[in-house]
Amino acid sequence: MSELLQNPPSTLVIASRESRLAMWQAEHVRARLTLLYPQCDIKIVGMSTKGDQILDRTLSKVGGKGLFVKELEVAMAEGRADLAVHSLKDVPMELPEGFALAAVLEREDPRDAFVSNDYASLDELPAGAVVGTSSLRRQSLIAARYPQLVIKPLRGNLDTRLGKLDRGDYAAIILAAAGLKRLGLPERIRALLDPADSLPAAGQGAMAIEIAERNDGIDLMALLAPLNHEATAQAVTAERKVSKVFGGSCQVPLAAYATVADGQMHLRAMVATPDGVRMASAEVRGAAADPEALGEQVAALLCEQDAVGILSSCLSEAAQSEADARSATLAGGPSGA
Ligand SMILES: NCc1[nH]cc(CCC(=O)O)c1CC(=O)O
Repeated sequence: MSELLQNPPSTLVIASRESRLAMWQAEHVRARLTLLYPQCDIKIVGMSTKGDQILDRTLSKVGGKGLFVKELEVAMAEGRADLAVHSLKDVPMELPEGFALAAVLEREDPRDAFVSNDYASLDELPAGAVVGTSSLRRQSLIAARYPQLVIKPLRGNLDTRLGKLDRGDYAAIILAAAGLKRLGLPERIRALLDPADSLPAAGQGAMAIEIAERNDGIDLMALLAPLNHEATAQAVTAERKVSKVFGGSCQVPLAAYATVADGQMHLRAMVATPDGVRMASAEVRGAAADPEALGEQVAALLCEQDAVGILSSCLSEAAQSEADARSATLAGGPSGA
């Protein structure tokens, strides 16, 4: 474990999104920092991001991951906050100049969870049953294994999504197990999807603390170092490297999941088309101390299976559906609003 910072500041402000999960995560970081630095007064400021406000379109269409972190970065740049707590899955692969991840916390359950009031698992769903998810990764994995099911978009924070399930809009929904566990809702999980069937997204289940460069002499990197969990940090570095190689967006179905034991990493990754028809998957094992190299190796194996061709067909499909939507609007067709 890293050493404690000897001269911590007297106050710290944590920026967080306002969803219940985000607030739980910020509160968790505050509690852990308070144990380490009891003399430091730590506040949480909640803020709404574009990702929270735009709920009528899928994220892949409105610009993706950065939408959940931008406002928090602005607060740090303006000195209104010292650190931001994120779900790592929502953090872009490349941070803007002047920002850094100071710590990655020990990972919660990284698996996807099957949530339903009427069915115990994906296998039990009847043909034509509607499954809610807006993740292209989850969509393509379900379409590949259960072509008889209907996938319908599902956005909003966890409580919103569960509300839509309970209202009867879906027979089942897929959520990250980590979020449900953190919110004290583990009983909503009817089944956990095996990573072999539903390979998790890069960073799923891990929390990260982001900081901005500063020149007031306060070493936040050192202050936060004791919260960093080395094995998780190595795993997510490899996963995020895979994502970065393929453009780092959430506009393509991409999964990357690493486990680390005794200094050895096992990294699996997958890219697919949204309909699950074309899929490339690969795995590598090696020293956890060199996570980026493992990420590059697995990406190279995916490329041997035409990952680039698979992904470019996704991107042209996305562009085509946007063009279709625009021309429908121009032609006076039914407006999406
Ligand atoms: N994309 C939204 C998001 N970002 C992080 C989590 C869950 C918690 C986590 O993965 O750490 C979720 C919800 C979900 O995917 O169901």
